[in-house]
Amino acid sequence: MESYLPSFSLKGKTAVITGATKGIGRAIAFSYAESGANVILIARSEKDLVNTVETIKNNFDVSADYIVASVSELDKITNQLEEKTSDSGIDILVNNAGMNIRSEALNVTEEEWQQIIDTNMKSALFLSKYVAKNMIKNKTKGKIISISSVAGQTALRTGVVYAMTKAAIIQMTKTLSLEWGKYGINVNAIGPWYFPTALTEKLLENEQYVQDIVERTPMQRIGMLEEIAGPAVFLASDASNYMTGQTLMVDGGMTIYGF
Ligand SMILES: NC(=O)C1=CN([C@@H]2O[C@H](COP(=O)(O)OP(=O)(O)OC[C@H]3O[C@@H](n4cnc5c(N)ncnc54)[C@H](O)[C@@H]3O)[C@@H](O)[C@H]2O)C=CC1
Ligand SMILES: C[C@H](O)[C@@H]1OC(=O)[C@H](O)[C@@H]1O
Repeated sequence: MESYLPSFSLKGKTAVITGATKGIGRAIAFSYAESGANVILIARSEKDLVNTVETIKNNFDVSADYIVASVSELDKITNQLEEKTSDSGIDILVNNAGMNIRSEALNVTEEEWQQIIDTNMKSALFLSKYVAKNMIKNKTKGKIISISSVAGQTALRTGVVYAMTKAAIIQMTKTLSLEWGKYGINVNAIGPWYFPTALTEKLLENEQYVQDIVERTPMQRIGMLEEIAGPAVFLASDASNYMTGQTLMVDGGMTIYGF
């Protein structure tokens, strides 16, 4: 009987995830492992990495490894990826690591600018470049997924530099998908609205702030981490093989809300 149901499984795939020990990155790492992927996690805290990798290995029948590095340490990361993926290659990259310093534009400093763009933007491009070369060499029809934000598409109160980096991710996604489509590499992004993580913890402790979020959100609530894991698994799986250059806003409807 004919079937039109594609595979959402990541069994046997090798997935590299940055910022994978907390928040959205951790949720994606766990959901990828649960979907069958072998994972390589990149973060700055070895203690957190060991904890996350051990938990994944104890709960899912996959391999899990890690690289202790800031995403701005590109050579350190790519040298270790070269070693760790020499047999497997890389099937999936998730550019998740991100940070914010919420200064008003009149107060923003060059140091803040550099820290935010290095983490949120530069690392995503140069890790994507490394992984794409790996995929092309191995003829892997791979998936590159970057975490943008609704801030990349609409004005928020949470800082101009952060917003610029998230808008850049949306445009980077389109341009890389244009250049790498012929290799069968899908390049997409996810644009979350608010999810409860360390990055947003302080903001979400403020009841009025949460009320303001709810009023701007058709689904009238903030997201749950499993609600971002689903789209992330979809974009990493064969189910999205004909989607590229897109940014999926996972936002409870916030970006479509006019008035
Ligand atoms: N939580 C939310 O409401 C939203 C989050 N995002 C984006 O989602 C991504 C993940 O954010 P969250 O999980 O919320 O934040 P989080 O702060 O809970 O986790 C971010 C992870 O990235 C790591 N990280 C930060 N800078 C790094 C660096 N230089 N090198 C290596 N790792 C680094 C952190 O240590 C942490 O483990 C970010 O790109 C953020 O901009 C976008 C929209 C909304
Ligand atoms: C939804 C935004 O991305 C949100 O704004 C912030 O300042 C946090 O950094 C979140 O990412």
